Amino acid sequence: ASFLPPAPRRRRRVACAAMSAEAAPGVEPAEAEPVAAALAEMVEEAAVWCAVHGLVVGDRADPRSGMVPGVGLVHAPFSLLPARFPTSFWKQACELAPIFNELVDRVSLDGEFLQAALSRTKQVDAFTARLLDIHEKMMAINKKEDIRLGLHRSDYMLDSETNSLLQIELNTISSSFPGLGSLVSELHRTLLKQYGKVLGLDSKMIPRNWAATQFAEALGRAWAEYNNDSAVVLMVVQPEERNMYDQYWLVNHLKESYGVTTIRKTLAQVEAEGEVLTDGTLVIDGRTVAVVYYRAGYAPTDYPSEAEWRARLMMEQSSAVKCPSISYHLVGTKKIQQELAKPNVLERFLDNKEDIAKLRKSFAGLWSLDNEEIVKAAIEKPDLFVLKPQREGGGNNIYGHDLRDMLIKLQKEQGESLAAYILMQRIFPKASLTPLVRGGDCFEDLTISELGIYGAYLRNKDKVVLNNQCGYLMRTKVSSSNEGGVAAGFAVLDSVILT
Ligand SMILES: Nc1ncnc2c1ncn2[C@@H]1O[C@H](COP(=O)(O)OP(=O)(O)O)[C@@H](O)[C@H]1O
Ligand SMILES: N[C@H](CCC(=O)N[C@@H](CS)C(=O)NCCC(=O)O)C(=O)O
Ligand SMILES: [Mg+2]
Repeated sequence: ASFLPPAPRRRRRVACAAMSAEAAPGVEPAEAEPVAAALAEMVEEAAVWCAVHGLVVGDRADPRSGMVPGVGLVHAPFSLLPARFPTSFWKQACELAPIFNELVDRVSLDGEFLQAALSRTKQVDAFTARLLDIHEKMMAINKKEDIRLGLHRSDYMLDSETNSLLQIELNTISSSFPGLGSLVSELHRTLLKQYGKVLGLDSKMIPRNWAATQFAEALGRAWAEYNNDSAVVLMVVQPEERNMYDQYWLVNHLKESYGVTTIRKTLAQVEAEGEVLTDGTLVIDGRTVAVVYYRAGYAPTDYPSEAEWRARLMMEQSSAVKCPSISYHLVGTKKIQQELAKPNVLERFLDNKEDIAKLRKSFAGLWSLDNEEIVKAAIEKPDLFVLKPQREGGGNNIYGHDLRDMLIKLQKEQGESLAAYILMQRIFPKASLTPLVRGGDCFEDLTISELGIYGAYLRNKDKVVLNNQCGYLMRTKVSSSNEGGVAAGFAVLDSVILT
């Protein structure tokens, strides 16, 4: 993943000073001059704020930036102004978090459902098949996870066609940016405290964002439930990680607020340095592990050899709290997202009718490729759909002509490979003009945004220790880009100002 902007596009590269008043609504053209001056000042102040507050990422230009902490930093790409978001939809998104948390936990306990729903995908998607193998092994030894920790992020877009808040996906593994996302909210509050008047924006309308502290709290509480004071939290990371500072925010909060030590290891290091004792204790490099927190392991590229799969299995077999467990990981696949959207399926897992209705209201159209009518419609109008493999981490979806060509190809094959994908209704958020700041430069561009709501769930046997909405992440990308993804270099970090 790179944090450099994609290849320069033909878009207008204008300093924000010349930016039209459109970017700050409700400002009369006559006042455009002060607005432009304010925005120009803000770019520099914001970049300084990033540097002094750790809103930073590794700079791809420096080959060591993903390996050596403190080397090759650049401010995280961000939007200079927060994205306007209607309060009603904000409340709806926040309200869904504890319900999705509960749903994940309930579905994770139904091993047969997971195996059955993914059984055809298993035939054609080697990566998902490996995850299912581990899950099957745990079912075979009747492995129980008494302590269960989920640190999720449910992503939404506001569909302008239907004026509704629709879920893009539910991430149950490596939900990134709790650290940097919460910082952007503080950046925008600081900027609007000083410039809000001339821009006509009120800093108090930016919701406080405690994602980092609340995720650290959930990790700290899970560590406490494991009840071994000398144990550590193990963060499983990629060998090269330019987003390490987002992760270190959690490490620091854990240390400072809970006195908990975190060790960072790659899957290969876990395999080389780890073992599971006869009583199930996971020991890495001589340290007992209370909680395994995955910030890697969600993509095939994380498993370049059998060593990494041995590491994943070893951790799963241990008594350490996994975040996520293999079951939680599987619940977050796009195939399960599509299966849960089928009629009468939510009723298998949740009792409260109102909660079920609230979840359903947030579901976009989701179909398997067995639905010939939908496949036909998608071939006719490919731009109204998104074709998704069972992958996480951005850059994997198929759109437009490629979607049509792929569907025609899959139809001809009529093989099992249909089960490797799901079809989803394409959501069309309203685009707005936004000042984006990358590498110290401010661009003005037409953008759309995606709101991620973090949720933390901690359970120990029958006791629900916590089930909270924990702050948010707003990602804003140029509307011409199909994919999102900050790490992938398409989107910038943003925050929300309620309207
Ligand atoms: N139904 C959809 N409508 C519009 N854009 C979508 C839709 N689904 C995904 N996207 C875009 O693709 C990006 C990646 O899709 P997502 O399902 O989140 O996959 P990943 O797990 O790789 O993040 C999203 O951040 C969003 O920008
Ligand atoms: N480098 C890894 C990145 C981990 C990662 O890609 N996580 C997925 C969910 S699986 C995700 O949250 N994607 C949204 C963030 C984006 O837009 O880039 C990390 O930070 O630990
Ligand atoms: Mg996503």
